[in-house]
Amino acid sequence: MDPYKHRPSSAFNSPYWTTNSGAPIWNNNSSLTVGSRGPILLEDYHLVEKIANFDRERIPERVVHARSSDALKFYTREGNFDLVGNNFPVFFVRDGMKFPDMVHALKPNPKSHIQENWRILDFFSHHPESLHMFSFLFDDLGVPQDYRHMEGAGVNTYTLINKAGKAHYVKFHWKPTCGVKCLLEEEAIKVGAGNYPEWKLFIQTIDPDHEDRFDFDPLDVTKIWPEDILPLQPVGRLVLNKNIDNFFAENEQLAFCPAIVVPGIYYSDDKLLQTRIFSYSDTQRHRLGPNYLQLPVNAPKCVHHNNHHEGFMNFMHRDEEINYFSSRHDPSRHAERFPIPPAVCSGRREKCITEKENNFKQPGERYRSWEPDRQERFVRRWVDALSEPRVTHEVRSIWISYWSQADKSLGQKLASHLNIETTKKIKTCPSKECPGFQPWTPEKVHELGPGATFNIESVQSWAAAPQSQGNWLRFATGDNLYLFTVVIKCGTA
Ligand code: HEM
Repeated sequence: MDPYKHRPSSAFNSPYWTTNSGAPIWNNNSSLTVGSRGPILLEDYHLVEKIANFDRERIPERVVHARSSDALKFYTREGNFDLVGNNFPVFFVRDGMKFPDMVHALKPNPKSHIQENWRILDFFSHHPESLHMFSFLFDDLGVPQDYRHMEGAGVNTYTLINKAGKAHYVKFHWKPTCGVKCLLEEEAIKVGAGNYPEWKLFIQTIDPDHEDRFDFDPLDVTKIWPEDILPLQPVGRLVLNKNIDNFFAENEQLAFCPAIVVPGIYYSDDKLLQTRIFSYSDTQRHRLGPNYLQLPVNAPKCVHHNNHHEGFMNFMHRDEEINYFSSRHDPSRHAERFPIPPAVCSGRREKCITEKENNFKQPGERYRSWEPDRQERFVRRWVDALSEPRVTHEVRSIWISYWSQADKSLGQKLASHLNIETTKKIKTCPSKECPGFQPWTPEKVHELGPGATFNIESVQSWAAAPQSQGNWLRFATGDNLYLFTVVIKCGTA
């Protein structure tokens, strides 16, 4: 074998995914978890390599939200607590494995350096869980008028835990006291003046013992927790009464990280949160250096001590002789123990998606809750995006099919605006024991139409691998394009 033949170049791309060392990747969608819902195993080399590579892509600007302003850092007596959130309560994807690809698709085309809808729609056409997030993004809420009229959400599920060790899942929400205001496309930005912007902080909680009571997984970031059954509880207030003094020292050097919590607040097994726990400090060690937590804006404002020392740009003065633990010459001891979630983790190693995907119900409900003019604007934005010439017929059909599943009339409106016949959707079943079992052939599919159930093994033997994409299969007979949701239960594929 000629080692020079395969020098790094996209001209030598393999037709399948591999690690950087060339080993094949059989699953590029899901992290390796204990059981179906996590937590994630550190031995998932591909996930770690993928995220670590992603984290080092840019210097020195932030790899995500380079031009944003956001989020909250509480300097408490027990260390810092970072609440790193967004202005929408849900997120595009539920598994951190997909995040680097997602950001690549959202950022400018690497060839043209222009942000292009056809790339965004292509990527998310593989991920119907993004529908709920798009029902916010393409809604009037897509362009907030200004910060003072913008909501904030922690998005991920955290855990609140009291001294006795009782845990509750928790979501954090900021609500502006002067209400939410957004800009429609035609409106110019008018900056408000006067009173300080102010937000109230609310939480929603779920007892983990009740987590199975819902038709969604409470740890799935593509879902909201309905406020009528899980009411918002006020817990605090934030007034923005001062701006930063120095953009570089307090913005560019600022590092937020969802892993930075204080006793009483803990993570949950939310897979997206678990990936974030690794990613932020990893990128900050790269972006700002290993001593980034010594920078004034990031350093805790309470007493603190450990032996993680030296390294690039260390500026901490130390005059101790003991830099190891334990030592009879150093009285430092462990801090008082605080409780962490008591749940037992066990399960097989698995790479899978949530059992309660339920991708379409909440976006559909959201769309139906709007007045007709708001619905029309939403439809128009989608028609504009899907009409772009580089959005393929296939991607257009997939999006229409997704929105039809969220709301039939919405799908029909899009289809008629875009002059496209609505696609058929057929569910497959992973088990031969299923009463609805049918061998899967193009003829049979055609004959039975939507709603029929098929055996996954026969799908695999019939549908060539290049035609299957994530949990979608496509095939064309004559002029018809058929799209199928393939329901694969964990562990069967
Ligand atoms: C697995 C999913 C995610 C990964 C791997 C990820 C990764 C990152 C990284 C590497 C940065 C740059 C940080 C820095 O340079 O200091 C960042 C910034 C940020 N992310 Fe995420 N992110 C994820 C999901 C989310 C979600 C769900 C939210 C909202 C709740 C979010 C909100 C933010 C915000 C607000 C910033 C800007 C922080 C700052 O200005 O310092 N991210 N993210």
